[in-house]
Amino acid sequence: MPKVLVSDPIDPSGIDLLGQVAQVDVKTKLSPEELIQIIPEYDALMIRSGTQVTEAVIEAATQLKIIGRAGVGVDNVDVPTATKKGIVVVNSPEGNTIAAAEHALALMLSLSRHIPDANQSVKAGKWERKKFTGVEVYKKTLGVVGLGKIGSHVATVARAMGMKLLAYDPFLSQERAEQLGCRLVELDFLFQESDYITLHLPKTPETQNLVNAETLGKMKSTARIINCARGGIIDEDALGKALESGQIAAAALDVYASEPLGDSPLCHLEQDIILTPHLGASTEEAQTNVAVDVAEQIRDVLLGLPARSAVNIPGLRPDVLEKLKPYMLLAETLGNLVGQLAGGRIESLDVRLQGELASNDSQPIVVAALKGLLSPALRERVNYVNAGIEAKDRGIRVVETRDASVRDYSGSIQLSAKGPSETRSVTGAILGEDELRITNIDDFPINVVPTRHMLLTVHRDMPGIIGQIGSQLGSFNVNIASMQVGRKMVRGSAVMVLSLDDPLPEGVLSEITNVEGIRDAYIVNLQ
Ligand SMILES: NC(=O)c1ccc[n+]([C@@H]2O[C@H](COP(=O)([O-])OP(=O)(O)OC[C@H]3O[C@@H](n4cnc5c(N)ncnc54)[C@H](O)[C@@H]3O)[C@@H](O)[C@H]2O)c1
Ligand SMILES: O=C(O)[C@H](O)COP(=O)(O)O
Repeated sequence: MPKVLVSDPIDPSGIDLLGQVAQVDVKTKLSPEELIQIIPEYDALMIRSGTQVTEAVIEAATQLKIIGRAGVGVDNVDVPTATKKGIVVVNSPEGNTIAAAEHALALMLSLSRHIPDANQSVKAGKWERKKFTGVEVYKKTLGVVGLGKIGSHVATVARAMGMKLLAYDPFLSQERAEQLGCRLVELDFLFQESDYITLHLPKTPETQNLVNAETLGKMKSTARIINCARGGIIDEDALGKALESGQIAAAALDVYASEPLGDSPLCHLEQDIILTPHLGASTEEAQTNVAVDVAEQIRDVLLGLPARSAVNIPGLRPDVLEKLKPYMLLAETLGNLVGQLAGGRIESLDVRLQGELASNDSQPIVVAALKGLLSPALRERVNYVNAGIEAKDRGIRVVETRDASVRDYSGSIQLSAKGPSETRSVTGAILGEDELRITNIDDFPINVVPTRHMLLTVHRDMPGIIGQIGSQLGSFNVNIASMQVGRKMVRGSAVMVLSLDDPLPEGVLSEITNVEGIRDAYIVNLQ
């Protein structure tokens, strides 16, 4: 049974689900050293934002197949190292969207009406109605920085509360912003004009300290800023100074450059500031959503199935994935075949998507073809996650071609692998729902089911040759399951593909290549 380590508090619904297919160990509050020590035992790791999955952890994780982040942000995971090692990293991109958006809105309203301070004051026996006079958000301008899933929900609710909306998101179309009732503007303008600013963008090298002394200096003295996205997007020192000097009116933070926050100067400010301990995703609903979403993906990957929200392999909608699955298997099989025919040192791979496949997302098919191509050399070290990188590291150039014209099959894939001296090509198609067929080898038409043990010859089309091969195999006690010959002209060149019940013993290949008329012979293992 595979073993899963859960190293952060995860909702029991996810743990129960994983318990059906794996041994699940819940060990939270591990030190980095403890994690490195035990990680070699595990096939999967399930985390939230509390566990730092560093390069050292990943290097020590000799069995690990998947890291599941029960939440959105994967900035606590060294994704490039995981990718290089072929470890899938998955998250739950939508499970906590509403929770995080509602937390940002709650902080905006709390800032406007001084709710945390008023609460403390009453509990201290005071009745300070004048001191806690607030402001309305109605007709105020909200600037949303990052109009993705969470930012969009915040914008929708804020609009319903009568707020005017500005947005800054360099990757968003004007049309989408307009649908949400937002005016897309430059960042400087948003900082100058907004009464409230809410951050909903990822933390990247570009967004680190995006809110700094200069940007804070552009804000109105009555403006309030909320960060429910990631710590480090706001420069905390600069924020403290802007609050102390009255440059801005108030701030609410849920996330910090370093967590837990500890005894930060922010905790001792006299001014309006609300601090929550990274609670954006902490609702019962969100925790169930993310735990189940990620547990299902861990289960699928452990069972050898693709994950729906992998961050380091192309993500596909489940319906699209369902349709592409047989073609991915076909591409992998053809890649494996053409790799075995071409031998090593492949310079380029041309992936040609034909017929109805020409209009599909080609990336998963290309990745599958590369996985197949490299698997004779790299075996289980290559997978959907690292096939692209491994091919690039080996200098294999990938060319994609699309041809929508339909041939004998509604959709087919042709792979051509160019080596130093020759190019080998194979084509395949799917019959019915999911039956794989090899339909061409080096332009010789055939119709062959890929099998575990195969013998392939290129020979002169002449009488007696098939019989001689049959006798040779018989003399080595190898049983032939099926045989196909493909030729372009009578008595010209031909290919013969034999499916065998048994692996070919040593020495057979040289006997076969000695048969008159045989130009080349290959042992091919597919599946
Ligand atoms: N506080 C919490 O507990 C909590 C919970 C969930 C998510 N989050 C964080 O909230 C943030 C948003 O999450 P999401 O699910 O909406 O992500 P998302 O990917 O749906 O949206 C992010 C948006 O930011 C935009 N963006 C990227 N770079 C930008 C830049 N330089 N300037 C402006 N916009 C930029 C993107 O185009 C995208 O539209 C993430 O940082 C996530 O980690 C925090
Ligand atoms: O990225 C996220 O999903 C949030 O920051 C939530 O983090 P958490 O799972 O540690 O609450």
